[in-house]
Amino acid sequence: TRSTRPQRLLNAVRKHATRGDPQSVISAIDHFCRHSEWAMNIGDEKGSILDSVVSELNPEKVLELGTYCGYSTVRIARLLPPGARLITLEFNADYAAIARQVIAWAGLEDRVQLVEGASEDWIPRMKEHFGIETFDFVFLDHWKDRYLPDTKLMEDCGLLRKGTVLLADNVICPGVPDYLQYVRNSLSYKSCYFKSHLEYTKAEDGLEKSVFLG
Ligand SMILES: Cn1cnc(CNC(=O)c2cc(-c3ccc(F)cc3)cc(O)c2O)c1
Ligand SMILES: [Mg+2]
Repeated sequence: TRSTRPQRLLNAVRKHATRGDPQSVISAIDHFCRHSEWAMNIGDEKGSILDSVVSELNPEKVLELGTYCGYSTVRIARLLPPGARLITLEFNADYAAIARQVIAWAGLEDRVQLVEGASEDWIPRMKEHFGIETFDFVFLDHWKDRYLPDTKLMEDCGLLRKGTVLLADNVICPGVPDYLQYVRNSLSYKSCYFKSHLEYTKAEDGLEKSVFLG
C-alpha cells in the first residue's frame, strides 16, 4: 500500500538528519516540506518566533496540543533544560506513531511525553495522571475549533496560573476567530499578535501570544 505523507516525512528525517541532533531533524523536515511535499508543521519562519517565546520563558512544564509529526515538539523540547517536561497530545494514532519516531531520532524522548487521545479527555486528567499542578507554557496547534473550548477547560481545571503563556498557531490561516475574540477581549489575558506566514508559503498567518493574568 502507498506510504503516507507523515511516513515519507519520517523517511526524510532518517535519511538526512543525524540521530541525536535536533537541529538536523528540524532542517530535514523543513527541506522536505519546501522541496518535496507541503505538510502542516509550524515551519521555520513561525518556528523561529516559537523558539524566541520559549527561550525567553524557560518553562519547566509545557503542554502541546496537536503533535502531528513532532516538528514543533522537537523545536520546543530542544530548548528545554533536561529537568523540564513537555506533554504533547495527539488524537490521530498514525500521526502519534510517526511523531514518536521523529522525537526519538532527535534524542529528546527523555523530556517529552506523547499522549494519544482527545484533548478534552486528557486535560481534566493532567493533575491526577501526570502530577502536573499548572503549566508554564501551552502551545495550541490542534483542531482549530478546539482552541477555545480547550482553553476554557484548562482554566476550569486550574491548569493555568498568573503568567502562564498560551501561544496559538494559525490564528489567520486556517484561522481561529472565536479563540482570538476571546483572548483579545477577556480581562484575564494580555494578548499580542506576531504576524508571519503560513508554513512554507507566502500566505499570511501568525501566532497569538496570550498571558493568563489569573
Ligand atoms: C487533521 N489534523 C490534525 N491536526 C490538525 C490541526 N492542524 C491543522 O489543522 C492545521 C492546518 C493548516 C492548514 C491546512 C490547509 C491549508 F490550506 C492551510 C493551512 C496549517 C496548520 O499549521 C495546522 O496546524 C488537523
Ligand atoms: Mg499549525
